[in-house]
Amino acid sequence: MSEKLLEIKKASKFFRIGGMLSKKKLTAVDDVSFDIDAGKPVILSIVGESGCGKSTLCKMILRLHDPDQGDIVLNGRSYKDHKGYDPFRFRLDVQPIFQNPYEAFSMRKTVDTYLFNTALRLKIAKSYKEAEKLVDETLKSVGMSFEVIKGKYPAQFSGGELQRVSIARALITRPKLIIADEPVAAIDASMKMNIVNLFKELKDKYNVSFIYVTHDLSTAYYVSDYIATLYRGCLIEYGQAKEIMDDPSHPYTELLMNAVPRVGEKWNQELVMPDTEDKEYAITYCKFAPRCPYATEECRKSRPEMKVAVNGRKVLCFHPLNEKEGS
Ligand SMILES: Nc1ncnc2c1ncn2[C@@H]1O[C@H](COP(=O)(O)OP(=O)(O)OP(=O)(O)O)[C@@H](O)[C@H]1O
Repeated sequence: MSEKLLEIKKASKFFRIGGMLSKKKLTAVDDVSFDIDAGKPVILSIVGESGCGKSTLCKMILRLHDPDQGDIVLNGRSYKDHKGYDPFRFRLDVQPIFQNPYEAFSMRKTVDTYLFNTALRLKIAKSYKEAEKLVDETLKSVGMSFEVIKGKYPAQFSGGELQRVSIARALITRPKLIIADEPVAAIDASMKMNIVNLFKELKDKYNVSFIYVTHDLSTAYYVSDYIATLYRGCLIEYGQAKEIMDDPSHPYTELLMNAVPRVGEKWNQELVMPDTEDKEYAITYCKFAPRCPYATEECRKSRPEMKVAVNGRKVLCFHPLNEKEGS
């Protein structure tokens, strides 16, 4: 069995909703399990509509939220192992990239300050000279250089350029895992693919895995090795990207595939039904049944079990579309 970089084991996160005295809770992440191998770096895209639990799941991996149930294990260490937790090591190993690069940097500081601080404070470079070399090399791998960013403030960069700088900053620690939560959502459409394609190059160059969170299925298609689809907090389909895109098992994934195949476009907004959102989160049978064109009585009565194929592909559905083909 190969070693794991990350294991999400039946993780759930509940939020209380409806005010202080309310007993109502929303299951933002519902019994989600998947893992990333340690051996070969991958890009795993987490896709799903707004509110499906993508950010909550990422925050749990980044230790910004604790799971309420289940476990998250990084490099063989459970998040529950508080004694063995080394925050310094964690910051080196796991780095976030945020949606809006302008919010990731203070407008009053030059961006090179951040890169040098990361290199020197986390003791990746021992001297200013060594840090400069590291900063320049890392910037060059994202198509920038120290010369280009030196002394400049965030406002002097385009969104795409500044996001490259934040990717470089994340890379300075030589992390094993980068969590990029909607990293191109605030970027000009023409630059989106450039940024996402960078992940593909950097993955092998730096031996780093990416969790790429996106609304944009078309960008996910081009870069992902694996895709995890979330729906109302549940992992409803997981597997190799090409297999999922070419032959979806879950009716929801099929719906998504039909909705948006073009680069840079968001999914059809008709798919989002905010008024029914809370109710759908609370459903005790298949959460997709109210919207599923193939739903049967069984789907409206109980929750499907996760079906796992030999190649690791998973689908949470009573009647997967390609079951007859033996997937
Ligand atoms: N701190 C919180 N308190 C209460 N509810 C929350 C909290 N954080 C998230 N939620 C709810 O949990 C659900 C999942 O939210 P989350 O932000 O994880 O979804 P998402 O898929 O990342 O959405 P988006 O793409 O819009 O960011 C939503 O219904 C959201 O309103």
